[in-house]
Amino acid sequence: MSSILGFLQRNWQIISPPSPPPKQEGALKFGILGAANIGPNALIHPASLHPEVIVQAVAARDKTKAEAYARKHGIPEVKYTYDDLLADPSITCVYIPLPNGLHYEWALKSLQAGKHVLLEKPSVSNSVEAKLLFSSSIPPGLVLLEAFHYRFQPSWLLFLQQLDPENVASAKVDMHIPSLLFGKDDVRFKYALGGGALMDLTYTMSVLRGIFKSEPAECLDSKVETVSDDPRVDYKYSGVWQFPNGGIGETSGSLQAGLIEAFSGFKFARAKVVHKPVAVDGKEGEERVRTVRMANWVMGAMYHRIEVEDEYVLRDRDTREVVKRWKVNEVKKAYTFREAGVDQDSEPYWLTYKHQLDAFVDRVKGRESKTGTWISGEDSINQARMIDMAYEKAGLPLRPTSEYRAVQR
Ligand SMILES: NC(=O)C1=CN([C@@H]2O[C@H](COP(=O)(O)OP(=O)(O)OC[C@H]3O[C@@H](n4cnc5c(N)ncnc54)[C@H](OP(=O)(O)O)[C@@H]3O)[C@@H](O)[C@H]2O)C=CC1
Ligand SMILES: O=C1OC[C@@H](O)[C@H](O)[C@H]1O
Repeated sequence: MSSILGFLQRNWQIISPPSPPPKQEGALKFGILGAANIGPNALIHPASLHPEVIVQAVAARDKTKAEAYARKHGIPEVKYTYDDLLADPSITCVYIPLPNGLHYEWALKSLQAGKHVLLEKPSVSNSVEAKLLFSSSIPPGLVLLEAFHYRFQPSWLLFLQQLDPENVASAKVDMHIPSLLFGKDDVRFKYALGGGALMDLTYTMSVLRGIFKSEPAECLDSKVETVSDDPRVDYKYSGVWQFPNGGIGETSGSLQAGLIEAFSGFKFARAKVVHKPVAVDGKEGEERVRTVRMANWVMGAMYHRIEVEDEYVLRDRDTREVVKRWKVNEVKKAYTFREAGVDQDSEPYWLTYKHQLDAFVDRVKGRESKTGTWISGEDSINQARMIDMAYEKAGLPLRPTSEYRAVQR
């Protein structure tokens, strides 16, 4: 009963949060490049809950669209080109929710303009761009973050705490999104703009890297289904990965799932991890195999469920025959950091994006984050490499590298 009430209260507060806190002196002024659909969820709403963030301006290619977006979301300034926004010295941070194929160019331009950058996932189109951007293009003192928001939430931290990455034998991660969310003309289906399901649902590969806490040694298999009018654009994929500890990971994703398919068994964001048998400390002859399942790793504040199943066997010391077999099951949840054992204030109704923004602001302000979550440049390069591996194995071309080259100053 209390969990139903908790669910209703949290989700009510997600839609209708308590009054926003007043803005502090020295609050960061953000500009948004593009009147994108994801802008309100990923930045505008979380910024309203953050005393140190003001969304100051939005730039859009179309004047009417820019003005309507600004009016709707209470953004005080409108810029009619992306360059105009970058030229404004009062804007210190830029949020980039452009199509993937434009991430590299505008992240680079933003950094060159001296802005901190919150860059939508996937950070860039391929690993060539990732290396160029993350290894050599970040001026000292500036922050660049690939917006893998799911990694900043308490439920994800709690999930990771249940795992023993060295001893993961197999893992499977799914992300199947209902087709009704995206029309045929969506940016996700445009090759030139870095479209494709492996790009958009890059999360499954990120989740797998997190589970194994290492990079895949090889992509053993990669299959895609492509849209009817462009054989380079995948709307569905599945992959099999070999990890350095000998474990096998599987990924699957779709941008064209049926509604029932996506929601049954939490296929829109679920993970299952099976460990190798390990000896139980201090208990001779006892072995444990741990299986961990997570329902909704992507947006845990709404609802999530982490199931930990420990299967024990006790073997005879001499014959090694099984004398006893039993299971211990537990369900775990963390809607706040304290529930995940982290000494950090948070509210149960804060979405991933708010946690991500907190970490971003802390970085910009030079404060240490107590959760320790961050996505380094190296991490983003490895992520882009994994997407490339999947495309290569599937026989599809990598997403095109931007022709933009930084102006030397
Ligand atoms: N973190 C998350 O949960 C999510 C992240 N994303 C990521 O955010 C990005 C944007 O996704 P989404 O908001 O769904 O996309 P939208 O299509 O809603 O927004 C993309 C924006 O890009 C601008 N744009 C600039 N050039 C082009 C062009 N040639 N064609 C089309 N648009 C152009 C448009 O801005 P203008 O207003 O100037 O016309 C448009 O508003 C993607 O990288 C996606 O992966 C998306 C959804 C969820
Ligand atoms: O969280 C997400 O879910 C649906 C996707 O299409 C989107 O781009 C992604 O970020």
